[in-house]
This record gives sequence, structure tokens and C-alpha cells, in this order.
Amino acid sequence: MLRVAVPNKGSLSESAAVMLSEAGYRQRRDSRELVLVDADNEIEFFYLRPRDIAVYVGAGTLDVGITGRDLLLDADVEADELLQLGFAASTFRFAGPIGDFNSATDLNGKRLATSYDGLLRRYLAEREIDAKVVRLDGAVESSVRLGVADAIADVVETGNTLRAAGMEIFGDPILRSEAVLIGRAGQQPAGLDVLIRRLQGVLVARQYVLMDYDIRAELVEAAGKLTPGLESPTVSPLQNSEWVAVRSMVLKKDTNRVMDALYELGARAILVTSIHAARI
Ligand SMILES: Nc1ncnc2c1ncn2[C@@H]1O[C@H](COP(=O)(O)OP(=O)(O)OP(=O)(O)O)[C@@H](O)[C@H]1O
Ligand SMILES: O=P(O)(O)OC[C@H]1O[C@H](OP(=O)(O)OP(=O)(O)O)[C@H](O)[C@@H]1O
Ligand SMILES: [Mg+2]
Repeated sequence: MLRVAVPNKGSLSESAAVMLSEAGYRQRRDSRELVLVDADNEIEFFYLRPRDIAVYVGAGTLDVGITGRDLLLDADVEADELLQLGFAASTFRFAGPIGDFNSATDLNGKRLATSYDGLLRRYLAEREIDAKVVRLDGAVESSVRLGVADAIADVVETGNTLRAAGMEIFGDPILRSEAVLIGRAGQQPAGLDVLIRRLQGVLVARQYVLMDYDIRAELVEAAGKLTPGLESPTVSPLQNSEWVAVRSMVLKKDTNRVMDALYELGARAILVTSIHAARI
């Protein structure tokens, strides 16, 4: 049975469970459950702290897991990204009191608070920045006001937490993170290929819609440029031989722009339907 680590709490946990459910796997009903066996799919889920997931996968006691790229790099273990999962996007950035810092080099000789000390120490060492790293568990934004640090390095999504603490970002982003499936490169435990295909199917179903339209046969080539699909659009004959029906996958975010362009070109009966599941 494939052994999979899933975040039990925090920003990643709900989205990870929803994604696994959409991929057709059973998920726990009670947030106190630690293990769930989905015998039909020959897979076992272990609910663990996201920070610990890279440790289990790196040690080889679990086959794969869902965690954040930032947590994977912070753990510095022998595990690799297998698939980007498209949720929990964030950046990892330096921040300080408004006006105090302009760039990372201003951190020389300063105290820097973070929950990601492994990642941060490597970043500073590579750039020969000599700052004292103060490791905190969370709520890092409060550390400067409370006097244990001069600046911070933390996860930023909307920036609301920083603003509320009277701080601003400075310097280049240290890292762009998102939820990822991790495993050990070169290892192919039974069932991993199916898990990855199913998760890729969820990503495709989330990112794409199906677009159908009718168009005069002589315009089908021009229309195909607007809706190239993944390989090539499906073109079917209509009873009226001067027209054809076209079906293609279109990125959801482009839906209205593409519909407008098709209409301008002469397409009619343009219909959009969502994709429930996919294997590409
Ligand atoms: N506001 C956020 N937006 C997107 N991703 C986030 C956010 N906060 C944390 N993350 C991501 O969540 C992961 C951290 O997991 P963690 O369990 O620490 O989550 P958390 O939300 O900080 O929970 P808690 O602090 O309650 O333990 C990291 O990959 C981090 O990038
Ligand atoms: O830019 P924002 O949208 O405001 O999000 C970023 C905040 O979210 C996370 O905090 P979390 O709620 O996990 O608390 P923590 O710092 O105690 O982990 C992260 O550590 C930042 O503080
Ligand atoms: Mg947190």
C-alpha cells in the first residue's frame, strides 16, 4: 500500500484533503483521526504536522507527502518535489519596520526572527550576510515590536499581517512557495504513478473548461489558433456542410476573452462546460 503524508493542521490541511477527495480518495471525517486506510485504492493516509512531513518522507518511512516547498527546503532532507499542487501560494520575504531597511545587506549585524531558520541560514550564508537568526515558532511579525529581533523573514501572502504589525517587505523574495507533492527522486513505489495522474487530473479539471462552438468551415483554421487545446481541437461535421462544430479545452482564466474573440471571428452557439475529472 502506498503510504502518503497529509497535513493535519494549518494553511495546507483543508486544501490538501479537498484535492485528495477530488482525486477519488477517501479522507478522514474527524480532524482527530491520525491514519486512514483507503483499501479500495490501496493507499494509506497519515495525518501529520506539515513541518514534519518532509522528515518522514526524507527518512523513507512514508513514500510521499503533501507539504510546502518552503517547509521542504527548511527541513534539508533527501526528498524532492514530484508535483506542484497549485494551492497555498506564498512568498518568503524579509520585512522590517517601515523605513528601517532597504536591502538584505542592511541585515549585517542585525537580529532576524523566523520560523524557517534552516532555509534562512543557508540563504544568508550563500550571500555572506552576517545576521543573528532568532528561531520562533510563529507570529513572527510580533518579534520586532516585542524587542527580540530587528527584522523578520516570514511567509507573506496578502501582506495584511505585515501591515497590521507596522512593517514592510524589503529586498528580493527569498523564495516562492506553494503546496507540493514530495517523494524521493528515483524511487517508484507501487501506486505512485496512479496518485500523480489523479492529482494532475484534478489540476487540469480546475484549470481548464471545455468550449464548444459552431463556425463556418473556412474559418476553422483561424478559430483553431484561438482554441488550440492541449493537442488539437476536435472538429465534427454538422448537417449543414458549410459549418462545423469545434470542441477544445481552454484555460478557465481565458474563457471570456476567447469567447469574445471567437464571436468576433464568426463563431456562434459558443458553450462552456466545466470539466469534472480528467486523465491527460
Ligand atoms: N497565509 C498563507 N498563505 C499561503 N500559504 C501559507 C500561509 N501561511 C502559511 N502558509 C504555508 O503553510 C505552510 C506552513 O504550514 P503551517 O502548518 O505552519 O501552517 P500555518 O498556517 O502557519 O499553521 P499554524 O501556524 O497554525 O501551525 C507553509 O508551506 C507556508 O508557506
Ligand atoms: O500575508 P498574509 O496574507 O497576512 O499571510 C501571512 C501570514 O500567514 C501565516 O501566519 P499564520 O496564520 O500561519 O500564523 P503563524 O505566523 O503563527 O504561523 C504566515 O506566517 C504569516 O504570518
Ligand atoms: Mg504558521
